[in-house]
Amino acid sequence: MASSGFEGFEKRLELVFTHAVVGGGGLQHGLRLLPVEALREALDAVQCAVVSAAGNAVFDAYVLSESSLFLYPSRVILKTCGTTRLLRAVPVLLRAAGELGLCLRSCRYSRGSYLFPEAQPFPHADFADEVRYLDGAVPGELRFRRSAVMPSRGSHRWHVYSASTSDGGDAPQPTVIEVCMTELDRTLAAQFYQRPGDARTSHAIGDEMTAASGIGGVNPRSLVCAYAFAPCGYSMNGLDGARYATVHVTPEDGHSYASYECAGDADSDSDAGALASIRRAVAAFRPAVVSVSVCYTGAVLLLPNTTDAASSVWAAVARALEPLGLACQSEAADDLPGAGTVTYQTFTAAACSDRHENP
Ligand SMILES: C[S@+](CC[C@H](N)C(=O)[O-])C[C@H]1O[C@@H](n2cnc3c(N)ncnc32)[C@H](O)[C@@H]1O
Repeated sequence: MASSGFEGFEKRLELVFTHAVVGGGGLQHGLRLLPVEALREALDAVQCAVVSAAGNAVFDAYVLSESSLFLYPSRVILKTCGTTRLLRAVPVLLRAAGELGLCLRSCRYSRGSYLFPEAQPFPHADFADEVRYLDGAVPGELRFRRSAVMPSRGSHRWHVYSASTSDGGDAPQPTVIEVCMTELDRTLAAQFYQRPGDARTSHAIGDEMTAASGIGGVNPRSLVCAYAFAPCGYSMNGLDGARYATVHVTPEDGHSYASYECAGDADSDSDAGALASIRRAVAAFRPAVVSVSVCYTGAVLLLPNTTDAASSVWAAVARALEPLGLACQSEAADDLPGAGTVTYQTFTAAACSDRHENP
C-alpha cells in the first residue's frame, strides 16, 4: 500500500477473443478452460491473487485481493486497484488464450484519476505510458485504435483506450457501466470495518456487510460472492445469468472510495435495468462525488425527448442519481472504434458542488 493510503480507483481491462480458425464454430467454454497456472501467472504479473471464486452456466467470477476477474468463453474482464500492474497481464493472457486457439479481437482499457498518482508503478503513473504499453502489447491486426482523456468540470478525468480488428458493425457488445464514488458517508463507510475479535470467515463477515449495507438489494436475483478484508475493506461479485456486477469498498476516512460496475446482456431492456440499479448502489454509500461511465454499442435505450443515444444515457444516469441529492456537473462522450461510445458524467452532492468543482 502507498504510504499515503490505499488507492481505490481501479484500472479495468477487457479483452475479447475469437477463434483463430475461420469457421471454427461457437466458443463453448473458451477462456473458461484457461489453466489455473496461466491465471496465476497473469495475476502474479499484476501482483494480486484470487481470494474467492464462483461460477454459473455462463461465466466464472473471481474476487481478487485487489478487485475482480470475470471469465466468459470469449471475454475476460480484469479490474484491479491499489498499486497493481494490470497491463502486465496482457501478454500472459494473449499467450495463454492463443494456446486455446483464440486470438484477440478487441482490447479496451479504462480508469479514473488516481487519488495517489505518485504511488503508481510504470506504466500506470502516466496515461501516455499506458497507451504506449498497450499499443506494443496488442497484435497489429487490431489496427483501429484510439485513446482519449475525457474531461470533467473538476479534476476528475476518465481515461479510455481501445484497439479493435474492426471499426464497428460487429454484433452489439454488452453495455458496461462503471461508477466511481469518493468521500463516502462516514457512518455508511464504517459498516465495512470488521469488529475487533470477530472470528468468523472473511466470507461470512462479507455476507453480513452485503446485507447490512443494502448492496444485496442492488440486484436481488444475483448470486453474491462477498469478501471482507481485515481490518477493513470489502469486495463482492454478483452473478445473474450472463450479467455480472461488482462492488469494491475502501472505507478509510480521508481517502474513502467505492465502485460499482455492471454489464448486462446486449439489449435495451437490460440496459434500462442496469441504469436503474446504479441508484441503489450509490444509495449504499451516499458519496459526495460520483462519476459514471457507460460504454455501449448498437441500440442502447432511447428515452423520449432525447435526440441521440449519448443524450439518452446522460438523461437516464441523471434521472437515477438526482433523487439522491446529486447534481450533474459535467457530461462528455467519445466514440471508440470497435468499442462503441463512452459517456462520462460527474456528480457532486448538491451541498458541496462548489467546493468540488470550482477549486
Ligand atoms: C481490495 S479492497 C477493495 C478495492 C477497491 N478497488 C476499492 O478500493 O474500493 C480494498 C480495501 O481493503 C483493504 N485491505 C485490507 N487488506 C487488504 C489486502 N490484503 N489487499 C488489498 N486490500 C486490503 C484496503 O485497505 C482497502 O480498504
